Parts: sequence; C-alpha cells; structure tokens
Amino acid sequence: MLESLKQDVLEANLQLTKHRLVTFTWGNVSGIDREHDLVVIKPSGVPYKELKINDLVVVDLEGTVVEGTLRPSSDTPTHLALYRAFTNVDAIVHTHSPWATSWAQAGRPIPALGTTHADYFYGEVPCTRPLTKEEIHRAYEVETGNVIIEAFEIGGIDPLSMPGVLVYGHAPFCWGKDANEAVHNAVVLEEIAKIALHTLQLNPKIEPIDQFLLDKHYLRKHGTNAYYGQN
Ligand SMILES: O=C(CO)[C@@H](O)[C@H](O)COP(=O)(O)O
Repeated sequence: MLESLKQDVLEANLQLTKHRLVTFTWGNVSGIDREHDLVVIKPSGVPYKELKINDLVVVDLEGTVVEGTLRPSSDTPTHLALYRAFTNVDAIVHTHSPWATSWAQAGRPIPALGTTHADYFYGEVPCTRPLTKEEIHRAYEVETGNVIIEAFEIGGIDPLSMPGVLVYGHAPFCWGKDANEAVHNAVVLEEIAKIALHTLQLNPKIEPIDQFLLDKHYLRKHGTNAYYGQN
C-alpha cells in the first residue's frame, strides 16, 4: 500500500545523510496520506545505508501499525501529534543537525537576521519551552509534539509560514507539503542557524530585519503574488 508515498519518504530519509543533517540513525522523515489518514515513517534505529522501501512502517493516526514488520521510529508519537494538529502539513522531518540543535539546546529562538531566513521562515524560528518532569515521564514523544503545538498556538503562528521549530534541549522538527519539501526546509533551517550564530558573533547588537524586508522576501516566494523562480 501507499507505494508512491513510501518511495517519497524513503528518498527523503536518504537525503538526510546526503545533506549531513543526521549522524548514524538519528532523525527521521514521515509522510501522510490524508485520504486514508495513514502515515509512512522510517523504522526505528535502522542505518540509512541499509534502509529499503519495505522497511518503512505504515501507522494510523493513533499509532497502530497497519503495515510493516519493523518498529516505527521512536519519534512516531511526535509526528502523529503534529499531523493531527497541523492539518495542512503532509510531511515531517526530525533531525539533529548541529547548528539548529545548538540553538535548541541553548533554548533560543533563531531571530530573522537576513533575507536567507526571510525567504523561508516568516519571523523568528520558535523554540519550545522545556518539557516538565511529569511530561517527560508520562509520554515523552507525545508531549514533545504537544509543546510544539502549544508554542504555535500561543504565538499565533501559522505552520505554513513557519515550517520549522526547535524543541528545547533536543533538536529541530521541520515540515512541508511533501517529504522532499520538508527535508528542503530542514536544510535551510540548518543553514540559517549557522549564519545567525556567526552574524551574532560578528555583531552581538544586530537586530532582526525590518518587517517590510521580511514581508518582501517571504511573500516574493510564498505570497499569492509570488514571483520567485519559473513557475
Ligand atoms: O531524537 C531522537 C533521539 O534523541 C531520535 O531522532 C533518534 O535520533 C532517531 O530515532 P529513530 O527514528 O531511529 O527511532
């Protein structure tokens, strides 16, 4: 089942190592078939170089394995929480990319310091609050999803204009309309995390870019009158 989605999710998972967003078996990519509410996700702990399409696991939104012989990613509950809450997101990627992970471990949102950032993320990339001890003990991966949802609800942030988040003390999650776009956004997040850190080292007093410049760059790619590129 879902052969086309599986192929997209497999290729996206393999892109994580190509773009050096993960080491060993860290990270994971999933995609959802919204017609059937079924999610295809990477199996837990399988080295990417050994990953095959039949290793991918299909789960429903409650996390029940519908197809597959391997255990799904340990982060599956986080992906499922996000799919339930962000209904216009159809693929999710989690990485431990070092620069974005450094911001997450520092508990700091990534400010929009330049146009590279503004082309993809409409404002600062949020960082969640820490999970409480109770949340960690009760349901770590589910609660990781819940603190992401909470950050977007409290901030009034649209997941479509902010396709990424930093989980406090952990690492980033990104998403998109398909698995390839989700990984693309994760690559950009890693780039802007690196650029932002260097920018602040060069000038600790630098302020985020003005709203009109943020608007100009974000909307030229993503607005109703977007004109960037060829299509
Ligand atoms: O965040 C973590 C561990 O901190 C996970 O991303 C693992 O790094 C990958 O887990 P699996 O998807 O292989 O279960």
